[in-house]
Amino acid sequence: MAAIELDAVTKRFEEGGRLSRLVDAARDAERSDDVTAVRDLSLTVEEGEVFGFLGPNGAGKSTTINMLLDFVRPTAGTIRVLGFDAHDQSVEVRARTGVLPEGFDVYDRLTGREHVAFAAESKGLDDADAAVETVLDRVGLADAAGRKAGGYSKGMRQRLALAMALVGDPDLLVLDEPSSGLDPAGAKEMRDIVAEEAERGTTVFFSSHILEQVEAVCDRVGIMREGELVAVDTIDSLRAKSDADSTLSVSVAGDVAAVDADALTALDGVRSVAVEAEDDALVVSCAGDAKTAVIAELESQGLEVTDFETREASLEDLFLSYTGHGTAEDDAADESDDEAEVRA
Ligand SMILES: Nc1ncnc2c1ncn2[C@@H]1O[C@H](COP(=O)(O)OP(=O)(O)OP(=O)(O)O)[C@@H](O)[C@H]1O
Repeated sequence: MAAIELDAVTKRFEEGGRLSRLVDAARDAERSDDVTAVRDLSLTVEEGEVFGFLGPNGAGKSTTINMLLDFVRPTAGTIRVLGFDAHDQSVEVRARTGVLPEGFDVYDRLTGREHVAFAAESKGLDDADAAVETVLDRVGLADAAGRKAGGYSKGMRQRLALAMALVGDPDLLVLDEPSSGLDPAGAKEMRDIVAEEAERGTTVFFSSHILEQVEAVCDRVGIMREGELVAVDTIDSLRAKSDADSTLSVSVAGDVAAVDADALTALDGVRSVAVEAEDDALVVSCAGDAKTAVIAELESQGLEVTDFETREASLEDLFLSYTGHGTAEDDAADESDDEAEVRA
């Protein structure tokens, strides 16, 4: 049985008031200010799979997750979770699903233990007390469990959210940006817990815009872009299929400024050529199989290649090649650097 099945799912958020909707209904038109957050999404996640759901900000990840949990109703299409209809049988779905929602915040006055006990209660667990202590221990909060969560650090809050998701050994874990706010050690712990869950046979569906996070634990990933699923596969296969560029750095003897860069750019698979005159070097961005042609062209221009180095497409490049966007971290860094670089 598939753990998650989305069939031709679309979600359109309708802007404007009821009156404008009526007017539009009369016109039978989609309003230009409506937002189609998810468009015609079909996706199957098998039981026991760890599935990474990727995409830049606003790609439709949270909306999809919210539809799985029946917090948001699709405009069209059908959704089954753990064999149940996501809407008609949402009680069954929620009883078997652990959720770490995006932007989770704690109740300041409740202790960590009270938070998890609340989650255990809402799942109707028989031996709730023991289950609560077990998960608090698993996420490393046993010692802080009696403290008010208002005093928790961001990382502790995120672990608490994870404990609430894990309590009762759910069949499906849905984690929306689980590593946000975590330092590298915390992010690693999160990955370890996901790996442990996978080991127990739990299906894990988690969204992220951090490819490294996803690569470390996921069997497959799906990449969303502007509401559409643009790729679904293992990261290795995505890498093989992508047109993300490798970078070739070539050092030459002689006058690098004399290089006919246009002739290089005209080669199949070459994206860009940068001449670094000071270092007598060239940096060529190209498809993996275009490197030999680049070297041959330089030699035919009478330049002696003294050294070259290649860098394979990074996960970042891979993400960019499918989404046309940088990651959120990048965007934030760009903003803070005040660099008005516009990504194509
Ligand atoms: N309740 C809502 N009303 C109107 N528009 C919405 C609503 N929720 C989401 N959207 C829009 O739907 C699109 C997809 O948003 P969504 O939150 O699903 O993206 P996301 O991939 O989870 O992004 P992020 O990584 O920033 O969390 C965005 O354009 C967003 O503004």
